Amino acid sequence: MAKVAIVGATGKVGQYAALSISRIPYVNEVQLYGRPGSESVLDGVARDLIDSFAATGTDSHVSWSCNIEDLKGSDIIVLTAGVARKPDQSRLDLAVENAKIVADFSQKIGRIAPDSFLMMVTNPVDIMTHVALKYSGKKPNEVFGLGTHLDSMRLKSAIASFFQVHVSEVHTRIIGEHGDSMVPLWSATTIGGIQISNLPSFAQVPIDDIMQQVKSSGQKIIASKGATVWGPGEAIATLIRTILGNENRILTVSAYIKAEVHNIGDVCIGVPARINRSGVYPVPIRIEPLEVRNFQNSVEKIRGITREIFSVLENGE
Ligand SMILES: NC(=O)c1ccc[n+]([C@@H]2O[C@H](COP(=O)([O-])OP(=O)(O)OC[C@H]3O[C@@H](n4cnc5c(N)ncnc54)[C@H](O)[C@@H]3O)[C@@H](O)[C@H]2O)c1
Ligand SMILES: O=C(O)C[C@H](O)C(=O)O
Repeated sequence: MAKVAIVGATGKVGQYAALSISRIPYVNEVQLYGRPGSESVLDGVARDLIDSFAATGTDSHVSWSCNIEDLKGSDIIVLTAGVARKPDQSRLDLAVENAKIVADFSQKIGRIAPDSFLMMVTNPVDIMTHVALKYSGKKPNEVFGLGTHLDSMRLKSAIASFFQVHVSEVHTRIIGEHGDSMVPLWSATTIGGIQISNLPSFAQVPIDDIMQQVKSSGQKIIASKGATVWGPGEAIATLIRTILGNENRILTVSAYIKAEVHNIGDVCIGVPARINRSGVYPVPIRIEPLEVRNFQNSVEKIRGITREIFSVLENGE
């Protein structure tokens, strides 16, 4: 059984993640962490969560704290703390402000919970995952981010809807940045086990429209209801269940790569990774030449901004 802590638990994503995580059978403690001053909100979130357990039969202990030392003993810490973008902002606009928050928490988490996994949700998530890796002092397989797994879910829904098939019949993934330079892998997309380009109707798929829909999904939801919550909240729970259940599923997460994708590396970015109780392991893959070029561009973009952010953190602005 495991303790999962959420840092940023008073926020929109943190609160829904608490609910989705509490329903994972391997979790026996959900800890809600918030900044000093957020005691009353945390208490309310905990009580509301516990009320739901009677309906779902969930048997989990809920605790809350504003004392960072209480993260000790966590098996997984989910970091959702930080600012969220406004509809007219890019996720990258949040990089400097959130990097300072993430670096500070990661340093503390590295000391207080050296054996925990650290899952990054705060945006821009690929860069924040690298900040967390560096400042926590944890191993690369212990630090990962919710990146293009969410985009892959969105693409999967769009393809299922176009072909009018159940989502479980669609396998696809998006790699690269959780942002504009994301790369759909059509070469790794199947419907009912058939490679998508072998289906005659593939010629009618409005690929550009679908990718535009996937890329703008977060921004559209933020513009209309203020935040994306249920998509990311469920994705967070899937990743945690995969680790705690030692499931060895291959999911696309932001992880540190060295050379797994055509020798491109030294960056944290969305890649397929085998995930189990020992951590997150990027899978060596070979993809089509155009996909390699697009992935290389995405990596260069994220690696460049990550370096700038490291320099800001080290030298100040
Ligand atoms: N990776 C993804 O797929 C994904 C999905 C959704 C949201 N996000 C990101 O998650 C983050 C949270 O989103 P949200 O909608 O829950 O936002 P929110 O504003 O509702 O919550 C933010 C949380 O961070 C805390 N926080 C803010 N500034 C802080 C600081 N300086 N120090 C400590 N804690 C601080 C707040 O107290 C709150 O708990 C954002 O960066 C957002 O972009 C990422
Ligand atoms: O779009 C955002 O800012 C939130 C998140 O990254 C998402 O894709 O839902």
